[in-house]
Amino acid sequence: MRRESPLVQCVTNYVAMNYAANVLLAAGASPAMVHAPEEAGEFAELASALTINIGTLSSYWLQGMHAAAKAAHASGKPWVLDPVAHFATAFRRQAIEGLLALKPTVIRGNASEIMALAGDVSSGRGVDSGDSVERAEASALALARRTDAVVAVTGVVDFVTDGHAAVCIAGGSELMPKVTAMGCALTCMVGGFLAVTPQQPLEATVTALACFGVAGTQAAQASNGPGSFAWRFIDSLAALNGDVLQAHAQVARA
Ligand SMILES: Nc1ncnc2c1ncn2[C@@H]1O[C@H](COP(=O)(O)OP(=O)(O)O)[C@@H](O)[C@H]1O
Ligand SMILES: Cc1ncsc1CCOP(=O)(O)O
Ligand SMILES: [Mg+2]
Repeated sequence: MRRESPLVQCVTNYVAMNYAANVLLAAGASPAMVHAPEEAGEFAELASALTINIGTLSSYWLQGMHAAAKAAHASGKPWVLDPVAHFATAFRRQAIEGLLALKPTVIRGNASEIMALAGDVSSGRGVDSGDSVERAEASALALARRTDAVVAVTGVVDFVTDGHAAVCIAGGSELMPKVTAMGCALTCMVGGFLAVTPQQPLEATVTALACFGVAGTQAAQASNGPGSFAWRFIDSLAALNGDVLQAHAQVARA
C-alpha cells in the first residue's frame, strides 16, 4: 500500500468523509471522495478501487453510486459495499438491492447488517449492531455464496469468508464502536488493499481488518476515552508497517 499509494474512490457518508480520508492517508493510500453523478463513473475508471457506503443516503447520491459501481464493474475494478442500516427504511432496502445487483467484490458490515442482508432476523435498528459476530457467521457464509462477494462481519472478533474459506481477526478495542465512522473508514481501508491486490479479495480484506485490529489495540493502550482514541488510532495506523503487522496481527482460520 505504501509503495503503490493507490488512488481509492470513496463514496461514503457525511459523517465519515474526513475520518475515512485520514485513515487511508495514514495507511499510505490516496483517497478521493468523489460522488456526484456527473463525474462518479468517469472517476471510477481512473481509480484503482471504489468503496460505496449508504450511511447518509439521498436520491442524488444514489445516482452517483450507481454510476461509479457500473463503471467499476465494467472496467474490472474491485469495489466494496458498506450497507449501513440498509434494513431501516424502504428507501434503503430498495437502494441496497440495486447496488448488490452491480456485483460488489467485498461486502463489509456489522453483524446486524450482514444478518439482515442475508435475509435473517437481526436486532439492528440504526447504524450500530445489536448482534454478535458469532450469530452472523452462517448469514455471512450464505450471503457470500449468493453474491459471489467476500463478506466481512466486524465486531469484537471479525469474521471474513468467500463462502468457502473463513478467517477470524481478533484485536482492536472496545473504544472502536464508541467512535463514529470507524466501520466506514475500515470499508475504505478494504478498498485500499483491494486496489493493490485485486486478484486476492479475501487476503486484501483480512489484511485491512488486521491493520485495524493491531492499530486499535495499540491506540487504546495510550487513550483515556473515545476522543483521544480517534486521533491516536490514526497515529498508530501511520506507524504500522509489514513487520509490526506480522508480529501482532491476530489472524486464524475459522
Ligand atoms: N468490542 C470491540 N472490540 C474490539 N474491536 C471492535 C469492537 N467493536 C468493533 N470493533 C472493531 O471496530 C471496527 C469497526 O467495526 P464495527 O464497529 O463492527 O463497524 P460499524 O462501525 O460499521 O458498526 C472493526 O475493526 C472491528 O473489529
Ligand atoms: C452516525 C451515522 N449516521 C449515518 S451514517 C453514520 C456513521 C456510521 O458509521 P459506522 O458505521 O462506521 O459506525
Ligand atoms: Mg457501519
